[in-house]
Amino acid sequence: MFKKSSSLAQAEDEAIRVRFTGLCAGYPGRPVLHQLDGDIPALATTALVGPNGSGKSTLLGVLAGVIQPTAGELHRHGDRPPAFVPQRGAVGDALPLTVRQTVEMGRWGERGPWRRLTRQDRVTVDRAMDRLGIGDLATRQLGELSGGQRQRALIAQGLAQESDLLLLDEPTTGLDPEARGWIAALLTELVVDGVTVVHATHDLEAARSADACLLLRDGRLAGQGHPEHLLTASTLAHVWQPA
Ligand SMILES: Nc1ncnc2c1ncn2[C@@H]1O[C@H](COP(=O)(O)OP(=O)(O)OP(=O)(O)O)[C@@H](O)[C@H]1O
Repeated sequence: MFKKSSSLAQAEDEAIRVRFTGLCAGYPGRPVLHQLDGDIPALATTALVGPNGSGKSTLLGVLAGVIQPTAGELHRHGDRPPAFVPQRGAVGDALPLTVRQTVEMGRWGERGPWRRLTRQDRVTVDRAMDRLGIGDLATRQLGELSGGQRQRALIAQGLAQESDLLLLDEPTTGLDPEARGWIAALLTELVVDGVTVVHATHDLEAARSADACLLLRDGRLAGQGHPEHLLTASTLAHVWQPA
């Protein structure tokens, strides 16, 4: 059988940030993901698309390492741990935290919770807030912010982790079109800066602007590829039709 040269195999490996095969995962007594085989391309944006309950957040949790697979394999190339920005509702808005404190939590992975931040950490936090245009909100309480401002604070927390793999759960849900467009543009810019971005989304426009797409239905992979080829009217109708 034709065997790939090792340099070709290496080039392919470098083009893939995460590869999973036969991946199964879920919650106690509730299997959710069934035998998924897929790739997350490196230095690209990948959109996870599918109806409510199809397993997008669960797959993000597995990619983030917070949910352990029950079967199959997951290979993350690269050695930095991923940065995970969960769904907005998953973060306690009632916590008495300022925007700055929220973003500083992004440094805890390096520094440990509630430890003093170094000067370099503070520079990283400032940069993340500036990048998201929330420097002037630094002293505001998270609970007093608009949905879009809070979303920016949570994304800034993800950036402050300085990972090269950023996982975002529905970063544009509930935002107005301008804020959605702004966040979509930011995700593309991050790729230029060397970050691989994966985001779960119900926003088909955001999904169409991604470089790659994984389409989920009932915890199974219904397709993967370039959104232009994958997100056709007939595929979408098939995936969204009641089971
Ligand atoms: N913590 C949990 N414990 C038990 N079951 C859960 C838990 N979280 C999610 N589930 C179940 O897992 C399945 C997949 O949920 P998941 O949140 O991954 O879907 P999703 O595609 O992200 O949905 P949505 O678009 O509504 O956010 C659903 O049936 C859900 O009820």
